[in-house]
Amino acid sequence: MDVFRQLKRFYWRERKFLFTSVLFLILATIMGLAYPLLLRYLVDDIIQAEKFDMIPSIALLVAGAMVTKACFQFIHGFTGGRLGNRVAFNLREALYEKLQYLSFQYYDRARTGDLMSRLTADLEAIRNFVGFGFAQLLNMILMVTFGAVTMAFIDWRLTLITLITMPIMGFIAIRFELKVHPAFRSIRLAMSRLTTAVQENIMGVRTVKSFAREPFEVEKFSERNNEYRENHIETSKIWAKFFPALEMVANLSVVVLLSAGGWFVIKDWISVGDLVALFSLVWYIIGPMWGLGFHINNYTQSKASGERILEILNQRYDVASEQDALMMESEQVKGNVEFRDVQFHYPDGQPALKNFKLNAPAGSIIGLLGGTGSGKSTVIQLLMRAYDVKKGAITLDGVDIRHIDLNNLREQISVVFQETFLFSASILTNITYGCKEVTMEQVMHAAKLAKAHDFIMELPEGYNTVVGERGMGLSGGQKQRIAIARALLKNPKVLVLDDATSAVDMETEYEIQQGLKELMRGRTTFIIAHRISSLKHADEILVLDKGEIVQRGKHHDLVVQDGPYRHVFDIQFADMPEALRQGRKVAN
Ligand SMILES: Nc1ncnc2c1ncn2[C@@H]1O[C@H](COP(=O)(O)OP(=O)(O)OP(=O)(O)O)[C@@H](O)[C@H]1O
Repeated sequence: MDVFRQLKRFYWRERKFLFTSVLFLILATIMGLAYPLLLRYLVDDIIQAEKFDMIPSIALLVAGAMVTKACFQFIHGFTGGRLGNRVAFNLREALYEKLQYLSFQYYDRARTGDLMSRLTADLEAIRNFVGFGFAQLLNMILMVTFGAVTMAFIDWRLTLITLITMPIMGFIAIRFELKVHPAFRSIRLAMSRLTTAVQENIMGVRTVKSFAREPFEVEKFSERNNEYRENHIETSKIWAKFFPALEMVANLSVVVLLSAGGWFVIKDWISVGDLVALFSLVWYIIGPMWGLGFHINNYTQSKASGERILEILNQRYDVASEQDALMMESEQVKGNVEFRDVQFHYPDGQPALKNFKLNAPAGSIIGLLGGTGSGKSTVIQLLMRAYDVKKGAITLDGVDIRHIDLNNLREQISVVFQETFLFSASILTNITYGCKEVTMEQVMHAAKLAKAHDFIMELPEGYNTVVGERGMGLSGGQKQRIAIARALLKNPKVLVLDDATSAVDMETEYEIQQGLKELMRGRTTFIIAHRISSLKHADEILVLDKGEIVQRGKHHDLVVQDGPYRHVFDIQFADMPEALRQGRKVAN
């Protein structure tokens, strides 16, 4: 029940539907009791008393009761459906919002397929239960209670004898619930593993094909598919074992009623009409008891789904704004960035940055160079507060970034990532992503600076061309240029180019840099690059190795020092004529 208590805020605000639905369910159940009572009246007071002229009026009464019950059921079903949909809507909104604000650390571990299955299958299970399952469970309780009370009203001794088997039914039902709940959890888990496999396969289809690993992927899927099937079979076994037992006990009570009831009629303790009414009423109890397994199953399934949804909703934000976080006016921000003795390691990881010190005055260009895994991207992740530093501090215009509102901080920074992500929308939508009021001229200006305008104009529908999922249909370089245009349009105080020109050829890179030069003016720019040509104009270049700064300075100083920078330079400019290499100080 704790799950539903925790989810209360999502259904309690829809309580008018909840109460209406429950009220009309009660009314419909009460109306249902009219049948056995009318039946008793028909047998004892009309047929046995031979008052056949009353049959049309009793038939009309039954028809009236039937229509009224149908109306009550309609209102109950309608409001129940509305309740289920609204609760599912509220939950979906809350889940999506939560997913938006969860930190990078959460996504390091999260699996897309699993999240998708929580947002779809689990949510559907909750919708079903809140809309229908809960009402059915309640209906069952009401029918059993009202049925038993009416039976007792006719003859309490016979009622007691008949319902003697009910505790056994309850016992079987509870054992069933205890077994079926874990089984349903496993089914859900297996389902999410299955979705993860499909989703990863689609995302990585190019890798799979280029390695000709289709058979391996089929095998991998088959294993998970098998696991899913096995889980279902296990659940069916539980079902198959308990259901007939439940049915047998239910039928036993009918046998008891008919035997004892017959004896009561012979003894003249009850009338024939009473027995007919009791026989009809006992089904009023057995019917829902029959479905007990199904209702419990529905309940446990939605409880398992609720647990998985709550797991997301109760997830802690690893990085969040402080309560009275500072809001910086974008126009007032200068862009002075300082890393003060920063230490950082990823959760369960080796140190990724050690004693990292950097002062980037407003408008300066900082280059970051280093081998793979040396910590370059980590510097940027920390600047954006994707993670919080473990020791030391990072400041923007002298303010510790942990005191600045998270969104406000990220509004001041534009990042062009190594891997470009484009939404499956038009190029225009992709470039203007995150910008509220921009004119077409501003978009084109940014695209021209990013050297994207010309190729966009060659596309069939220019800026309105819709790109495929993750930008399929565009080359890596084209995607990068769109991403650069997007970053420029945001007009940030701090610009980060994380290996942003790695996918374009040297010539285009040169052209983009000419455009960027103008743009970098007045902004603090961080350039992460593997090519020396991308960062040789930086005001300060930091060379990283295993999270430590091993060299720092300007290009012309570093290139004449013995060290990793010169080493990289020599490799990259190995084809340069010796004369030029000798005169590199002059050339650069
Ligand atoms: N999300 C993460 N979780 C755990 N460890 C990480 C994560 N991201 C990076 N690391 C580790 O932190 C270290 C620094 O990684 P980082 O991505 O900053 O390197 P990099 O210099 O940008 O490399 P590259 O040039 O290959 O992008 C590496 O050892 C890496 O394995």
